[in-house]
Formats: sequence, C-alpha cells, structure tokens
Amino acid sequence: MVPPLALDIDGTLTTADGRIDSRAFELLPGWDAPVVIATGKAFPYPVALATFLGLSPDVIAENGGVVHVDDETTLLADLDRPRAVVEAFEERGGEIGWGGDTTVNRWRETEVALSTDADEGLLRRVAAEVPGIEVVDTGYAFHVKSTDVNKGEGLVRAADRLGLDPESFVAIGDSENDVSTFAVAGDSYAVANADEAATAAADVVLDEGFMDGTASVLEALRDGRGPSR
Ligand SMILES: O=C(O)COP(=O)(O)O
Ligand SMILES: [Mg+2]
Repeated sequence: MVPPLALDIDGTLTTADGRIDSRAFELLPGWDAPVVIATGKAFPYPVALATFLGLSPDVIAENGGVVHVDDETTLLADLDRPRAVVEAFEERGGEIGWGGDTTVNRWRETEVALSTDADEGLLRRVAAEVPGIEVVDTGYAFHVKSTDVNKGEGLVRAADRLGLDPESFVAIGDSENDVSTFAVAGDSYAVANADEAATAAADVVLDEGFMDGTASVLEALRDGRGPSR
C-alpha cells in the first residue's frame, strides 16, 4: 500500500531547466493514495497539473494561501497587505521583474510573487515595515505573503478534509517554502538541489536532484522498498 504524497512542483517534479519531467506522467497517474500538490505557484497551475496527471485536483497553492480539496476551495489570507508592500516597493524604485509576463500574478488571490531579479534588499526592508508579512525565497521567486499561512498548515487542512493523518504523508520538496510541509508530514525528502533550509528540515536528503531524486523515492515507495539515497 503506497502512502499519500505531498509534492512540491518547481525543483521537485521538474528538470533543471524548469520543465515537468516526463516521469511524473509515468509514476503519478496510478498512485493508489491521495496526491496533494503543494506549491508556491498560483492556483490554476497545480490544478492543471493534477488534471493532466489524471489526479483529482487536491492542491495547496500560493504557499498555503489557497487550499482546494475535494471540490472545496478555501482562501486563507488576503491580498491587500502583500499588494500594499509591492506598491510601496515600486514607489521606492523597485521592479517586480518577469519581463512583462503578467501571468505570474494574474490569478493570485493571497500573495504576490516577484522575480528573483528584483531588488531583494529593498523588498525585505519594505516588507519588514508591514506586520504579518514575510518574504519567502524559493529560488524561483520572492513571495510576499502573510505569515499566517504556509504549505504545512495547508497540508493539515487538506489531510483533515481527506480523512487522513498529516503524518501519513510522504513529502518531497526543494526549498524554504517546503520546510513547513516537512514538519507535518511523517516522512520528508529534500532533493539534492534543495536549499539550505529544506536540506536542514528534511528527514532524508537525496543524492539525486530534481525529478531524479523524486522518482527514486516514488519508485521505492511503489515497489515497497525503502527509498535509496
Ligand atoms: O512558485 C515558486 O516560487 C516555487 O514553486 P514550488 O513551490 O512549486 O517549488
Ligand atoms: Mg520547489
């Protein structure tokens, strides 16, 4: 019997150049337990990914700001303060980046994401002036978000709605925004490309990076073996 999964997207289900690794489409469609995709990306991305993987769209998006499980969507933070931070950042000369790609933030309902090209020092100074707001660096974006939400709290909520114990989940991830997931899942794996925070928080740090690492865990779980490192 395979365990339920809590899976990050970027750095975890992807190749080093940011594409979904095709092995996700071999390993996940038949997974015989719930799969919760837990990401910093806006809500439509994990819904689309789950749908095209043939999974039910049980997702944690926007770093826990949005939880959608069993056809119930819950917004756990609001956009006003993150937006105010980004406006103040822009008034002081900061740029959110993304080279004119307006899709990154178009569907966000609880947080704002800035390109990692943005002026991090200025962003952190502006954010520090607003209580209850933090900047999370995933290596793929700077997320301006409420301190009240995170992926781990999202997983507790998702597990409850699925009638499962969060400890029954195996979590795999690569960055700071996965630390809270690792804290509530029973077993946690950081891929080899993981940042310092995720590496320190994981039960196991894998020898292989990106989907090579993730696939090694999923294959071992599927085959009833302990995952190799
Ligand atoms: O949106 C990001 O910055 C990273 O996304 P992830 O949480 O799926 O890795
Ligand atoms: Mg990631």
